[in-house]
Amino acid sequence: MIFTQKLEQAWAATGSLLTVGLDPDPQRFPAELSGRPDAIYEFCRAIVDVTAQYACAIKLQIAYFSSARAEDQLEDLCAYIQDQHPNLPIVLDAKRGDIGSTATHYATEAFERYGADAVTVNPYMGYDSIEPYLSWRSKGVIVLCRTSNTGGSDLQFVESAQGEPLYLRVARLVAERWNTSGQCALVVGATFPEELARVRAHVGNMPLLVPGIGAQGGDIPATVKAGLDSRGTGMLINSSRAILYASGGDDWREAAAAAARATRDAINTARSLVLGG
Ligand SMILES: O=C(O)c1cc(=O)[nH]c(=O)n1[C@@H]1O[C@H](COP(=O)(O)O)[C@@H](O)[C@H]1O
Repeated sequence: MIFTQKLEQAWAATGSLLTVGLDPDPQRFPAELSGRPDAIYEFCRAIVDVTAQYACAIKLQIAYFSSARAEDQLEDLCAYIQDQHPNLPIVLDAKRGDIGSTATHYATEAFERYGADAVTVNPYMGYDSIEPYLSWRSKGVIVLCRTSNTGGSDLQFVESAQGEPLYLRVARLVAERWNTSGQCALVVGATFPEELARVRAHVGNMPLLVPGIGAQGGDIPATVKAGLDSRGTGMLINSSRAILYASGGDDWREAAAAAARATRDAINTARSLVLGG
C-alpha cells in the first residue's frame, strides 16, 4: 500500500493526528533497562506497544540509533512494528540530502533495509537529489520546509529569486513540480503557526509533518488551526521527548501512554473547535 493511503487509513481508523517520535536516549531510560544490550529496542518496543492506539504514525530518528551503534536494533524495531502494528505508518527521520548516486543508497537504506513507509529529506541540493527517493513510488518523501528550530530562519527566510521566502519556494516546488506521484509531504514546525498556515494555503491537502509541540513548546490549538487540511486531517503532529520520558520511574510505560493519549485528545479538542466553528 502506498504511504499516503496508509496514512489516510490510519487517520480514519485512529481518529488521531499524533505521531509518536522515537528518539531513544539511553541516559534517560528507566533503571530496569540499564545494562541490557538490547535496551534501545526494548524501550522503543514498549513505547510503540503502549502508544500505538493513540497515534496515526511513528517516527524513528535514525541518529539516536546510529550514534549508539544500534542500527541492528532499529532494523529489528521496524520489523517488529510491521509485524505487530501493520497499519501504523513508519517514518524514518533521516533528513538526508546528497547527489543522486549517493541518494540512491540512502533511499535503499530507508525503504529496503528498514522498510520505512516514508523518509525525511533535505531539499537543499535540489530535484536530482530527491529523485532517487521519488522513484520508490509507494513510499513517502517528506521534505524539510520550515523547520521548528530558531536557526531555521537563517536560510529559510532568505528571499528567493521569485520574491518569496525560501521555505515557501520549497513548498511551491514540491507541490507543483516534485509531487507528480502524490507521494510528497512537507516538514513544518509547530513553533511557527503563521508559516504553517502560509504553507497550507500553498499546498492543498498535502500531508504535513509537524514537530515542535511538547518539549519544544509549540502551541497545539494554534498548530491545529493553522495546519488542518480541507478534510480536517492532513497533519502528522510529532511529539517525542514529552511522551518517551513522561516518567523515569517504574510507571514509565503508563506515563508514556497517558501522555500520548492526552496529546491526542488536546489535538482533537482543538480540531473540534476549528471544524465546529
Ligand atoms: O524532521 C523532523 O522530524 C524534525 C524537523 C524539525 O523541524 N524539527 C524537529 O524537531 N524534528 C524532529 O522532531 C523531533 C522532535 O522531538 P521533541 O522535541 O522531543 O518532540 C526530533 O526527532 C527532531 O529531530
